[in-house]
Amino acid sequence: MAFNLKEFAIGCGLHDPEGFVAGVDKLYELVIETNKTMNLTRIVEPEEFRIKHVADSLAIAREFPEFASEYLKVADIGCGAGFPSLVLAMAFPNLKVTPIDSTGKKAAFVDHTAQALGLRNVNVVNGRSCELNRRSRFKHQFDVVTARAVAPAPVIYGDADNFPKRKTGRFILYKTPEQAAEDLPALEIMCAKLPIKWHVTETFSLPENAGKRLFLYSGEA
Ligand SMILES: C[S@@+](CC[C@H](N)C(=O)[O-])C[C@H]1O[C@@H](n2cnc3c(N)ncnc32)[C@H](O)[C@@H]1O
Repeated sequence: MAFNLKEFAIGCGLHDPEGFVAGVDKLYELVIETNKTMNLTRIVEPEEFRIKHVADSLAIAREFPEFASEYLKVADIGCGAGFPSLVLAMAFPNLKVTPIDSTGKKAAFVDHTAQALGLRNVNVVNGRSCELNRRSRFKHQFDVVTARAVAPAPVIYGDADNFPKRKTGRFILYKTPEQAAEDLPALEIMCAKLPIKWHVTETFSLPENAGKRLFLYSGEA
């Protein structure tokens, strides 16, 4: 296998990269087993899974090292089979992760898998972000709101603008450079009169040249 997940994990600041790799193997087995009866992912080859689901999810900690060192409350909108939420919860016990999905079966899978992996820092919610956005339990509760492969950024922001903590909370969205270029103008119009500014990280390549990625993130204006 050419891609070394343990080394990649060390580069992302993990304190227990070996335990993490063992957890990823278990996660892989659970996803592949459940994928026989539920449409979770088309990425089933082991190395591709490690690169396109696991390394991609984890890359946020290379760009934002606070994931490895701070007690952050993270909401992951549209978690699907648990990406990035389960990967982040496994990698960083200091995080409190709330994976959210509107599809009951996917939320149930993530909940069951978090328990099977022994993760105590995961609290799964079955619901739609636009509805949860109105509930006090979600209002200004999160340090970081993530979403990967869910919807254009203006939709994610519009549906969950109450989620981040006042002043310090922010969105960090997984994007390709093309998606970010498409999303930014509408975001800037939406936020023109708000104390929010949108930024992009440098573009980086996934391992084995599996695609170009960046993060589109909000901050104080
Ligand atoms: C293409 S999947 C991506 C899953 C995962 N984030 C990943 O990267 O593999 C999109 C998921 O988002 C969920 N979803 C879409 N819109 C949503 C919303 N507004 N609130 C919660 N979940 C949503 C869908 O049910 C689906 O499971």
